[in-house]
Amino acid sequence: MNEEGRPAPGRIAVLGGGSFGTALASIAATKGARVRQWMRDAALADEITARHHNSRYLPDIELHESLRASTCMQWVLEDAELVLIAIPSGHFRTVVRQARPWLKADQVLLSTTKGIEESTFSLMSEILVEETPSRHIGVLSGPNLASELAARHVTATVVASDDGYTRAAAQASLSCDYFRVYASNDRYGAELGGALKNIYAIGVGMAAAMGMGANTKSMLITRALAEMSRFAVNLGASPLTFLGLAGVGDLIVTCSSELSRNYRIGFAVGQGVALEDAVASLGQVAEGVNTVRLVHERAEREGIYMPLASGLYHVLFNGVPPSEMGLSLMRSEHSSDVEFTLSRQDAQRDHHTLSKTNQESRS
Ligand SMILES: NC(=O)C1=CN([C@@H]2O[C@H](COP(=O)(O)OP(=O)(O)OC[C@H]3O[C@@H](n4cnc5c(N)ncnc54)[C@H](O)[C@@H]3O)[C@@H](O)[C@H]2O)C=CC1
Ligand SMILES: O=C(CO)COP(=O)(O)O
Repeated sequence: MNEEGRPAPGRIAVLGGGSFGTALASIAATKGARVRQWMRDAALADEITARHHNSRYLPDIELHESLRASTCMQWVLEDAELVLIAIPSGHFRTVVRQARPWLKADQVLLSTTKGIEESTFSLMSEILVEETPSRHIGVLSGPNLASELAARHVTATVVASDDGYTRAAAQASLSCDYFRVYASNDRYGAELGGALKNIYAIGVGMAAAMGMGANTKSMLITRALAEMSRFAVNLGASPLTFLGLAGVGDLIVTCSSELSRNYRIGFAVGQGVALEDAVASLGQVAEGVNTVRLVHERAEREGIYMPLASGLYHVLFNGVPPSEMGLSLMRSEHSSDVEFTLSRQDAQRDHHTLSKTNQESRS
């Protein structure tokens, strides 16, 4: 039972047949729920149901035997109490509209997608609010490489929602000995963290390909956190969520692991591979490629200082060599380490005062 007096969801639907949707579907099935997974590929659906494998996205993993997959959206969604949506951001709204006839006000809807919609700059839970009647909307976000989670590596995530029933339902449906689900009431911050960190994983992958070592990586990750927080605060979000699993936690894993698709895109570009070729050979979604463009444009429009994101944007889309990715950061005015203790403006003012004093003493 949870705080609304309802039992934990016993019927769960998962939209998306990729690596993360499949990993979560299998965990929920392991916990005893009836789990149905929707995907477009009929052969893959048959393979999951009959042979308990998803050979395209999680080739070495044995899935729970009770998991059923189908291309029929109605069958998957009928009487589902909790729906997990793991569809790349570029197709998220279309799939939600397809699902809408079977979505109800009392269902829990959780997005696991870490991206931003191109035409509206909406986060995925904002699309769920717009497109569905559900009163229980949340996001699942954290340091969760799908293949590690599916292989039962001890992992933690965050369910973020302002609705207590949504948080409790997600925790009851997914927590197990190797997956711990922490709660947050900052849906927007957790979701923004998940989308923004992909940008910097591309940057760190690129730096690694150029032979940069631990000093560089540590600097990039820490300054990435400063940029992400600055961007979030400008959009009205709290920076505090970035101190948790959905912020710095996810940033660390994505910037550290060769399993990250975004890191791999950056690594390939750093080795001189053209972006289109890197994306084509990945064969899976790397959300950061689109996110860096959207965030750079928004930051330019609103005057938000984001030297790493904009340096990366120019490398990916304007033919600037990867070796110049960090130059605008390295050459910019002296600045503050933690802006919430010493503001950027105050740190820069120290230098203006110093140079004025120098000029006066010379004259
Ligand atoms: N894979 C991971 O480690 C994690 C992924 N995520 C997020 O989950 C989201 C989904 O990612 P993955 O499962 O990893 O993706 P994936 O690249 O493994 O698979 C994407 C899935 O979406 C399907 N798809 C693509 N276009 C579609 C469309 N128009 N209609 C219906 N289905 C479509 C594909 O067929 C595939 O089943 C992404 O936003 C990603 O950032 C979040 C945490 C971890
Ligand atoms: O979000 C992820 C880990 O938390 C997965 O990252 P990639 O999409 O870069 O593989």
